Amino acid sequence: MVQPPDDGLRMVALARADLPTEHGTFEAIVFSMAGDPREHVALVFGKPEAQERVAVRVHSECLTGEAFASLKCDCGAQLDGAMREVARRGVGVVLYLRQEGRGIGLANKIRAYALQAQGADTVDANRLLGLPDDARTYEAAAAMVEFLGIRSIELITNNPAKVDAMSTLGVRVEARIPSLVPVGEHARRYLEVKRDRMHHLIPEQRQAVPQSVAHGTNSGSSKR
Ligand SMILES: Nc1nc2c(ncn2[C@@H]2O[C@H](COP(=O)(O)OP(=O)(O)OP(=O)(O)O)[C@@H](O)[C@H]2O)c(=O)[nH]1
Ligand SMILES: [Zn+2]
Repeated sequence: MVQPPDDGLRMVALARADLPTEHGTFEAIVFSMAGDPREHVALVFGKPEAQERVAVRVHSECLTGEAFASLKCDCGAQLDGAMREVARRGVGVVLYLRQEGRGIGLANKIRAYALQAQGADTVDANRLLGLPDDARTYEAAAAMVEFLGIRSIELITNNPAKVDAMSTLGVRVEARIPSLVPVGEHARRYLEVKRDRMHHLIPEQRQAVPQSVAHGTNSGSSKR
């Protein structure tokens, strides 16, 4: 059960305000869990409270992909696309979790990038560092869904493990919405490895598109 009253997993809303964006105005709510200093963010569009089948993106922080326009991954375009999709539907939430580098942190991710520059793929680079393939957890995401009073969700992701994790934490996941964005040559191998070694549901034809498309503004995470 998510957010039991007395086991230390209580989620607290620290601050909230409207946030106008290119995709429309979201309410940004900053959360943290008891005993965890990380500030997670819920970007809420419309009124999801008491709604069924709310579109929800559970997004893990990627400073390089979101702030620095890195071409090594699809995170920036996925975040952008999820915000666009939620706004298009009129109701939905983007949950932004502060677990950089699949939970190993920024310095370790950059160490992993250095190993990738020598030929390791994204999975083996973590292993060479003695770190798990994926160190993320989703208790905060599940607790935010419950806090927002959402009855059930459609999860925007290609990662079946994320669907399983949210379901195990008590969130009713009614459907999965693919998060497919065009990527350039740099991220092509990253997506191939996610598909082949991490079991992400990424069709082959989305693996590579010209850079001019990857840099475009139409890279949404719609049901394509
Ligand atoms: N350790 C590590 N983390 C990475 C690497 N590239 C991106 N990331 C992190 O991976 C996280 C995103 O996870 P992904 O595996 O791309 O995708 P996902 O969230 O599991 O699946 P989707 O919901 O379909 O996006 C972010 O926290 C990124 O910072 C990498 O090469 N190594
Ligand atoms: Zn990324």
